[in-house]
Amino acid sequence: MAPAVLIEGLQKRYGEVQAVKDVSLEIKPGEIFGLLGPNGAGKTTTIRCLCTLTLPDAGRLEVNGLSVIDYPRQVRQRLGYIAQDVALDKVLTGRELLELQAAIYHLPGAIARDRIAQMLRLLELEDWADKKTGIYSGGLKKRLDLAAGLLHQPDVLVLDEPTVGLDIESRTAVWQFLRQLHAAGTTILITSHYLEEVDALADRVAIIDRGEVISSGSPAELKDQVGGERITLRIREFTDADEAESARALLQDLPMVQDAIVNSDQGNSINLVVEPNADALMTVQQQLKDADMPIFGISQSRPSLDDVYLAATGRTLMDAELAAVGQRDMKKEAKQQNMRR
Ligand SMILES: Nc1ncnc2c1ncn2[C@@H]1O[C@H](COP(=O)(O)OP(=O)(O)OP(=O)(O)O)[C@@H](O)[C@H]1O
Repeated sequence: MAPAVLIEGLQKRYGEVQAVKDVSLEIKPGEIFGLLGPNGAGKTTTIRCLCTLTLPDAGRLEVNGLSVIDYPRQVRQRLGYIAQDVALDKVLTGRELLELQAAIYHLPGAIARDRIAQMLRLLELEDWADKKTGIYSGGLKKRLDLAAGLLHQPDVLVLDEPTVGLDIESRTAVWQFLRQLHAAGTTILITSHYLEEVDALADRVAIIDRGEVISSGSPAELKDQVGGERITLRIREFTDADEAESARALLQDLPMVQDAIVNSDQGNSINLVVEPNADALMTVQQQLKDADMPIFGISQSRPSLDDVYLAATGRTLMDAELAAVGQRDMKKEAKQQNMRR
């Protein structure tokens, strides 16, 4: 059986910017696949190439075995694309917008009416269907956008940052809906820079950084590869740097401690990487007690996807996001230039 999505050696440049350097991934039918990376990593460019909205410079792109470059029309029939920015026509009602979408996909009248009714029900939009979208909240807009993207019953649904800017309630509603679609067999490709989103939803994930896939696998596999467990502790509510450093040095000497750092951004807390299965928590507590050091708080956790990112790139996703904020937004500038034309 052909993969639902195949991307091999994708490259795309915008002028000086190499937006996608080398992206390859394969998504099995029925999978939820997460593309995780900081702003500017190349996620949107990758999926715009896949969804026939941008021509790649190089690479092979297929949906259900069909070449995206050679058969763009057929591919569009099989894909549903939910873009990052929801741009709805404010004067139309939700139902009118869905009717417009149905016409774009040439759905016959009776089928269109049935599907629209079904989508409005599924996404709990019935009470809003005949109101102008100008008054919709962000969560409602996103739900309407999902309905529009699903109207032609695509095999593969592609979502770019589906919950960015949504409140927790709307985010949970979107997640629940995606899980229902997954259970019904739809293949889903989702981009996100929210670690917890990808962790909660995706069967498999590719982490993308500066236009390249740097790691891929199931969230559990990726975390296992990084290895170790994490212990985070604080000596006091407000620990000074010297005291934190002496505690760190003391703990670093324990045989099961693989790494120990003082995190000055987090109130001089101490972060340890310890061997899994070791009785680390007890040993750490005992070591500090023997040295007459107090413990304000201590917790143990498995590695997160952020640890995977950190191990692969040497920086956390949060740091990468902050670095991206400081850079010029070429995409926005290009959009603004196009609008002026
Ligand atoms: N149309 C464009 N013109 C110029 N540069 C662009 C264009 N689109 C994207 N870029 C640049 O390509 C790089 C990758 O952008 P892309 O949008 O693919 O990243 P992303 O991971 O999706 O980030 P975001 O979450 O911010 O959308 C960025 O440096 C971006 O500024």
